[in-house]
Amino acid sequence: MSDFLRHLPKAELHLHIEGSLEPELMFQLADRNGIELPYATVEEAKAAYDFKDLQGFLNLYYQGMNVLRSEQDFYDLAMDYFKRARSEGVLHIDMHFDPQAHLQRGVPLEVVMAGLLRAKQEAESQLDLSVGMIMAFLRDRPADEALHVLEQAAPYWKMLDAIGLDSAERDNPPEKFQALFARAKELGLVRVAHAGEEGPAAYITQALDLLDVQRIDHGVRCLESEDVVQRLKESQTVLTVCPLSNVSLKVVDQLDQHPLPALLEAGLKVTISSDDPAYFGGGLLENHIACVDAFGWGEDTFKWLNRNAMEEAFVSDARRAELLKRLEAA
Ligand code: HPA
Ligand SMILES: [Zn+2]
Repeated sequence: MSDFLRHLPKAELHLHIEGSLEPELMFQLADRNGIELPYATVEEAKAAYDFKDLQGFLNLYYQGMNVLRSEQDFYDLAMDYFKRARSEGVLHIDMHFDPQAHLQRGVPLEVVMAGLLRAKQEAESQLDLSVGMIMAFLRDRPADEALHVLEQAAPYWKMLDAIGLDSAERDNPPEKFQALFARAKELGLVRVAHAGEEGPAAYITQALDLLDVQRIDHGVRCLESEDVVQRLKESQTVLTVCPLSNVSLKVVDQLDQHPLPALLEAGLKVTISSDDPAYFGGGLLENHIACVDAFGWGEDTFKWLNRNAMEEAFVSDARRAELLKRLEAA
């Protein structure tokens, strides 16, 4: 089964590129930029990745990305993940990135965008990997700041596939970002949002009603409301579920208690992603393998999950047709 899963053409719709920063690269970049890390060794860093909840993770996530300073750093970060993902049979990635987390540290938007866009172009021309760009906004920061950053990003609007909403969910409801999402819609930008990870099912409803999102990132807590499940089923809104992330952040105690089988049973359009692979124990392939162990799924289920992802990916019609063809041939 591992062999089948490795070779299965895969797509992931929910990946934070800053969360793909492996400790090895973190040490290299710290060295290159003369930055002192709070860890003496790679092993010490990995040992610190033992989270109680989303906020506990976010603290280390924002600390880790402090080594990213130059255009080359952002390029190296993305390329490192793209090559690893490609070696695991991933053919498409929709990539979230967090401009505010870099602007706050004095890293200009141009530096972030130039590095990530160069990596995307190279992946597409040389690695047979397509990449979607999701500019994410931090929901635990002021809504005005997000709106300002969206305006500042004007030179890049054409290069964005969507805007997203991430970071600490509790007490930061979608409602807070209505103006931002209205502006994005006016600009013709597609919208996605994290909802129902640590926040309640009502945040999923808010994201749909008030932000007019096309996808829900995570969304696992939809099961707490029959109405929300019904609605997601009828609209076939895609959920980007991240199994190993949910275990690491204690959204569930163990993977075999994860609501994934219930989400499938409910007729929802589920996909599987890795979220922050460097922090949560592996990339898209590891997430697939963990699901075999926990749920005993067979080949058809994994094909179905990846078909869902390919149907919803931010990609050209021609590339989508090619991805689906390669999936069906597997
Ligand atoms: O899993 C996540 N949830 C919310 N915000 C995030 N930012 C990076 N990863 C995450
Ligand atoms: Zn996420």
